[in-house]
Amino acid sequence: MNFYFEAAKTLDRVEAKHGSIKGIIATLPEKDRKRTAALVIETLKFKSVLKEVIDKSELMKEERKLTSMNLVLVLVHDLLLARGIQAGDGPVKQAILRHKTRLHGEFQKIKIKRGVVSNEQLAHNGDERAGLIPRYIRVNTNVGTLEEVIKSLTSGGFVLCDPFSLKNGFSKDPHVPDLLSFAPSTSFHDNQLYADGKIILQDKASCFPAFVLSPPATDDSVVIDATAAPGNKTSHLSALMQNKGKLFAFERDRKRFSTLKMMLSKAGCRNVSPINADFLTVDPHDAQFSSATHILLDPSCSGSGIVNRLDHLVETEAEDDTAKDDRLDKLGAFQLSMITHAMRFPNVKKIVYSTCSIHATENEHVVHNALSSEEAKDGSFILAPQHEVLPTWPRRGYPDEIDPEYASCLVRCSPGEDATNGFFVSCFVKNMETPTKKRKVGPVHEPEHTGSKSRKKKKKRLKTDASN
Ligand SMILES: C[S@@+](CC[C@H](N)C(=O)[O-])C[C@H]1O[C@@H](n2cnc3c(N)ncnc32)[C@H](O)[C@@H]1O
Repeated sequence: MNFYFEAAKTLDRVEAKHGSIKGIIATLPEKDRKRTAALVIETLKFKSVLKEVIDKSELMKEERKLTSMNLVLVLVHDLLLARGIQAGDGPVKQAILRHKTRLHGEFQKIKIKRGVVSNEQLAHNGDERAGLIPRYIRVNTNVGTLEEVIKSLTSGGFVLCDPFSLKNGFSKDPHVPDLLSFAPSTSFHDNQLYADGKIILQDKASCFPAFVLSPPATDDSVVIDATAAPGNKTSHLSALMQNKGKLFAFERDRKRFSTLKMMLSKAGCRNVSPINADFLTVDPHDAQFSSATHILLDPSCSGSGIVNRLDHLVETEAEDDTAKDDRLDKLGAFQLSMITHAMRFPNVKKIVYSTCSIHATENEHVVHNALSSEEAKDGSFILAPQHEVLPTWPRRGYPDEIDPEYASCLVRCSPGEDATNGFFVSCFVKNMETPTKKRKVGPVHEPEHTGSKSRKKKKKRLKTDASN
């Protein structure tokens, strides 16, 4: 019965929003984690139908001892949708079994009413976009080679071909080197390549920032990843640098910093110095960091682009528009402060700023404000042109949200439409020409003709306090 109590407690925590489903499951004792996680996820998938069955059967009205809806949900789940309740004969189990016939009857009635044949058809369909995103793995060239990984995959039954024509097919990604894509349901958690750190499970869009930054693979290279945990982009940068030079990885959160260190060690990153500090407190002229030429900024954001494979199973309350605008404005101000701080590093040549947000407030507007900031004054920083930023990627920045000539320099990924999560990438480069000379990418000042309400709002955002 303990196992059912653990699953019910987990559902209570999910409901109380103590974190994401994945995060809460990760805190369960390892012994029963897999089994409890499976029951929690399956119960959530069928929650609405199970609740209807329980209500119609009046089970909880008649059995006053059954006070936890989540405990009843997991038990009724196993009674109707699995191989029965897997526990001894305690009073809780007995109370449910007394209503077994009624529960089965109500379940059948719902199936007939909804015209469904299989149980699966009753499951919450959830975010259908999740099913459209392939499973991506990035070959970690710090530990293995692409050839070696492909050889191991093919000897394990995978076939290098179009990923959707065969269950076990996979293909090389056309935009990111060393990235392979598989059918969405493919799991690698038990694969030896994953255990050995030779592959990293990373969404395609999340591989864009490090690839766009592409720092030099030389012994004197100095690079900063300002917001590093859990560390997928850090390990990608390290691999692109061929484990050479110096990569400083900042992470301000202590717990996430531990995860970062673990991840870097598993990924064989020998050129990384992880630092548990707030990037905004780092002095750009500090002797250790002032020679940094490349900076990656992937700061906290709303995460609105993430097509979560699990969290869509939980109903979320609608946020009112004003509260949402305020939240996004605060994030935008914080993100802007990170970019302008990066621009203060005296030797910085290239800064990549990315988010997994779909909102212009965190994307185009932040870029616009960064280009108009004191730090980018007189065009000292400009946007790298399209031919330097994933030139063949078709979806670019929104021209209605930034000066249209900048839009092509920016990369956007639309969740569901691009077989990736929602994502945004921009790349600032130091303008080597004198400010009065013609710049590579359009004017950086507010153009005279733009007096629109949205632009005024962007100006206002510049003055907002940085926070997050
Ligand atoms: C979107 S996550 C980064 C994901 C990471 N780049 C990856 O690919 O694995 C943002 C991280 O930045 C950290 N962070 C936010 N503000 C920071 C700051 N001012 N200095 C250092 N870390 C910060 C957060 O704690 C969080 O772990």
